[in-house]
Amino acid sequence: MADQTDDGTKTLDSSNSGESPGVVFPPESPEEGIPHSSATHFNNDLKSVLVTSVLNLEALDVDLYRGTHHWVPRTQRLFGGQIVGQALVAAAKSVSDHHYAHSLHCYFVRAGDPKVPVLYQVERTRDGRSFCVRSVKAIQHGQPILICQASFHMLQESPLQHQFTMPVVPQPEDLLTVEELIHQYLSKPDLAETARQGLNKLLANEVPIEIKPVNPPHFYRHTATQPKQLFWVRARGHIGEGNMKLHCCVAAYVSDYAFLGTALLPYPNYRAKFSASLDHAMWFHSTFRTDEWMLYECESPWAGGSRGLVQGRLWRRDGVLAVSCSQEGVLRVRPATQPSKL
Ligand SMILES: CCCCCC/C=C\CCCCCCCC(=O)SCCNC(=O)CCNC(=O)[C@H](O)C(C)(C)COP(=O)(O)OP(=O)(O)OC[C@H]1O[C@@H](n2cnc3c(N)ncnc32)[C@H](O)[C@@H]1OP(=O)(O)O
Repeated sequence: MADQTDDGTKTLDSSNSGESPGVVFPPESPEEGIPHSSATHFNNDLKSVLVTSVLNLEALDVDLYRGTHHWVPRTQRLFGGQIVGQALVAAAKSVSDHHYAHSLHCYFVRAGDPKVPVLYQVERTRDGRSFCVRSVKAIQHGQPILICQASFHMLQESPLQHQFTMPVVPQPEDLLTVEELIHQYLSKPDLAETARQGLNKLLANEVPIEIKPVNPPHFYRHTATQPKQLFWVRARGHIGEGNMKLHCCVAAYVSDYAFLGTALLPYPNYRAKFSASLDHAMWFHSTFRTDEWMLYECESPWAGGSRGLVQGRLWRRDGVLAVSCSQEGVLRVRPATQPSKL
């Protein structure tokens, strides 16, 4: 896994010069240039590794970028959120400071190979007065691994405005992180050795995201639940306010983690022998900060035919609906009693 340490905050324009009267976008961040070190990137006072490395694409030519990897899941295929986040970075570089991402639609067509970087080729599909559309192809070994369409919109005032209400849940300060929950399990003297090994592997997951489940999962005591879960989530490290394009790219990264698992919650008697996101769509509704806690409300309205559909809403802490997400994934399972071939 390659790790860049350049300051990625300058890679996406953060101008707010496209403001409409009455629409308050946060001002330019004064925190540019905060020092960081790749060795200590999990310290929350330091710049998020998502900004310094993962989303800091290298420009190779006009509308052509190269992205490197930070965290790779145990499946040894690239994390879908990383590819979507990087594709959105590439697309965002080709639109004006006045255009903000409002939606994206992606297909994961091939597994990403963690041994080589990913190239992002941007096609400027359309530039209109209000909307700009971009198509991005993520390429490895000469073949697309992801195709993504992203649309950008200038801020426009409207009297039409509504949203659902955020669920009432405990505040993040009153909940434990996934790591703290795992440590609680590991301290149980009667924990089976296989469970201990599995939990230690989860702990070793250096994913640059922090999660606080509202209803702590029973990592090794499987009980069927509704296909719904709520957790607080934020990027590790400091990102700062003012750069909405960058926060949308980080949200794309964050939104794919632990999302598809929602569809497996009613099936404790089955284990995934192969699961991967097939497509991913997002709609950005409002300003938000991904380095502050956001509530991810996930549900799966349907599963069948070895696939599962998940839908999610990312809420700002103050109850503003920030992002909506949808995804379908392939879910090939085996009975829990049958040993894994992995
Ligand atoms: C509360 C919070 C708790 C937090 C804890 C969370 C902990 C960890 C979370 C980690 C989560 C990270 C993961 C997030 C999701 C992702 O990132 S997924 C990655 C992104 N998506 C992808 O990479 C998908 C890319 N697309 C593809 O790979 C392909 O489109 C496809 C494989 C889906 C296409 O499928 P298919 O057409 O079937 O491909 P083939 O090449 O033909 O076959 C591939 C393998 O599947 C086997 N197969 C095919 N058909 C079947 C079938 N009918 N039944 C069973 N198996 C089948 C085929 O044999 C191949 O297998 P092998 O590779 O040969 O073993």
